[in-house]
Amino acid sequence: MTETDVTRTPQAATRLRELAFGAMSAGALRAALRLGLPDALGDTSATVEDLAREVSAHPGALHRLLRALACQGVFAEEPDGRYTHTEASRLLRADAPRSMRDVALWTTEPWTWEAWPHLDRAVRSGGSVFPELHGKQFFDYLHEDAPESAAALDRAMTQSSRTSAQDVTAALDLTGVDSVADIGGGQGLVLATLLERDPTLRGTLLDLPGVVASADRRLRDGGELAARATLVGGDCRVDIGVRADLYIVKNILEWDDDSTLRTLRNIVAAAAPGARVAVIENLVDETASMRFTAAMDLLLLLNVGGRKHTKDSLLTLIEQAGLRGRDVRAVNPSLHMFECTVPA
Ligand SMILES: C[S@@+](CC[C@H](N)C(=O)[O-])C[C@H]1O[C@@H](n2cnc3c(N)ncnc32)[C@H](O)[C@@H]1O
Repeated sequence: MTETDVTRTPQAATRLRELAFGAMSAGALRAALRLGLPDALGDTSATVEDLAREVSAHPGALHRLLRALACQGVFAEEPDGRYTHTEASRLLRADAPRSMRDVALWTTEPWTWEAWPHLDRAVRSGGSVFPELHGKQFFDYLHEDAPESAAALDRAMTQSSRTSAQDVTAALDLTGVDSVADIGGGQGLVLATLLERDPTLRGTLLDLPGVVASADRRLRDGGELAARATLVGGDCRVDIGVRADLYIVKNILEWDDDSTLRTLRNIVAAAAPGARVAVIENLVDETASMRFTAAMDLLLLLNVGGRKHTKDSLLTLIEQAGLRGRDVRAVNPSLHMFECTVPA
């Protein structure tokens, strides 16, 4: 393509310039959160000077940050130069009902800035860049070397589960189910929601030891659901020594296929014949938010050598692991549930 071709397509050139500055968008979002801007700005508009005082920032530099964010629809500048919230910036407030604060912080954690420049290497090799960059696997790095990022992940997972927990628990059929096990269940929000919904249900939360240590207060000793909850710290790829009528596997089969197969086979080995398994995932081919899922898919390649699945690729692994059942249905616009059973 010649230079002339580019000048004939200014929209394409502009779009490419904006894309190449994508790191600025993520960095500006993170800066706003770390400065506490979304929480500092209330229901009414504020001057840049007032906001700068509130968040201890340089007024001129803060104005530049706000202008860049406003170009993306995050905050808006009024004709008199005051700034106000938009729908998007309001979602960054800690007290917003469906707050995206922790999710945005997690997606822009320091490790992501180290990993993205190596995406070409990951695309060549088809695997994670973590062993080469840090000499260890992603979750080992997170828990051993970056505890702040590990805590940010747990908060983000709980936050995004908060928005989907009601949809997931409403979609799960608990007929004939006395016990449920959430494998890789994070801090246990989905499990706690289920136990609250059904007062006779017992539940087990299995996740990495550092994660269950900070499980939902309701599930921990002294919590109102603790008598019906068991917390297990472990590695689901190594062993799942938990018997349950229903296993939930939500947003964890996103790593390499070997880990996915090992996890599903460990469930088959632990479960009684006829036990049910609900695999819940964002699919890369059946989604209303392709830009997000495709981006997440690449982040998973970088950090765990994993991927977001298509419906067929996940069904193939489910079958290879020895599970039965092909009923796949939407739980909400971004999540699908694969309902499976452990064969006799
Ligand atoms: C994307 S989060 C999903 C959490 C939760 N299921 C949800 O939907 O909110 C992935 C979870 O898998 C857990 N995890 C990662 N490796 C694991 C392993 N080897 N064994 C058990 N859990 C693991 C992480 O700690 C994290 O809580």
